[in-house]
Amino acid sequence: MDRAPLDIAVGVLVDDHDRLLIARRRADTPGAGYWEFPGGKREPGESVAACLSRELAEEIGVTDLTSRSLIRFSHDRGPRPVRLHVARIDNWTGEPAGQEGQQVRWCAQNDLSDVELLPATNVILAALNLPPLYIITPSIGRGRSARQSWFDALDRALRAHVGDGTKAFVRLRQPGLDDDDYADLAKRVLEHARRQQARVLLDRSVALVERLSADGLHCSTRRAQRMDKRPIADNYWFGVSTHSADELTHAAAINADFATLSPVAATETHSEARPLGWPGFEDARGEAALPVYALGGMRPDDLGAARDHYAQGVAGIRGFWPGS
Ligand SMILES: Nc1nc2c([nH]c(=O)n2[C@H]2C[C@H](O)[C@@H](COP(=O)(O)OP(=O)(O)OP(=O)(O)O)O2)c(=O)[nH]1
Repeated sequence: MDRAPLDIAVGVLVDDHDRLLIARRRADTPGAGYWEFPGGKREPGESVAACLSRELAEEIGVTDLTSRSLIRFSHDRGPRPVRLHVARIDNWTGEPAGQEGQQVRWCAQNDLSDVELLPATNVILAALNLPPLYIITPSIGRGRSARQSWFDALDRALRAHVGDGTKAFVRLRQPGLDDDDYADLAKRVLEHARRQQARVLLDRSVALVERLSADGLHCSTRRAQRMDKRPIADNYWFGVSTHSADELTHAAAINADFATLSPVAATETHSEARPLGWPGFEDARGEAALPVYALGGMRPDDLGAARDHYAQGVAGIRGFWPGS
């Protein structure tokens, strides 16, 4: 039996109330009864964009799509291996309706948990909700004025990096602090972040994330390698730092919501590591089933290049932190 993945174009229509259009798979198809985002198989010689336009016209009767690529990934959690090319669609012509007798409905993201979705839909939802920029904090100084300027820079970074209508996203990285000092700092950082509606991931214990109601956990690859499942509930974000295709595969296998992949370029933080370059990034990123941020020597204006190489966005310390 041929197990090469089928290329599938998938469209996530988002309306003015941030609801998503979902369609129910018909009784005569594999995965019958499950809900999915509209889309279908690419025909021989067809481009992904042409496939998306054709499938959405055929299935839900909409045309003139304004779309942006969200994520490309492979999985074999369904009836056969597929490579999904997922696009977000914010504008179209026509009122979406099932053209093939299938049920179609708008659903708020909070209500999706009540719906039986195709496996791997969580990957698409992560790509939809993760912002383009991931800020990693530099070390905080010891003196009072150093701390004050660190917090000033944090506030400015949070304000500056609210992009694409998504909230700023920060990892509190402080390898030099012991756990108590880290916890005290995390508490204050969360107070600042809440004012800006920013999201903060901590990199110590799950218990600390839960106790402070932070937004999630970020783990080193070494820590992730010791896990056989995600260490934190699905309602928190869970990210992993990776440096290779194998590490990404493991991060996806333990259901990480996203990963960073580094170093794309040379960095001061890890000057000994050999840069991947963009081709190396794309190669290692491959079709892993999770959104991946490009990290290492990145600046916010590398976002376009990152997206061209199938990244969710760019992450970094310098270049994302005012004054550094
Ligand atoms: N449309 C869609 N398909 C998905 C999603 N997630 C996912 O794993 N798939 C899988 C399920 C199927 O194996 C495959 C889509 O194939 P399909 O059979 O619906 O394609 P099609 O519309 O061209 O089908 P048909 O004309 O042959 O009935 O992709 C998703 O969110 N949307």
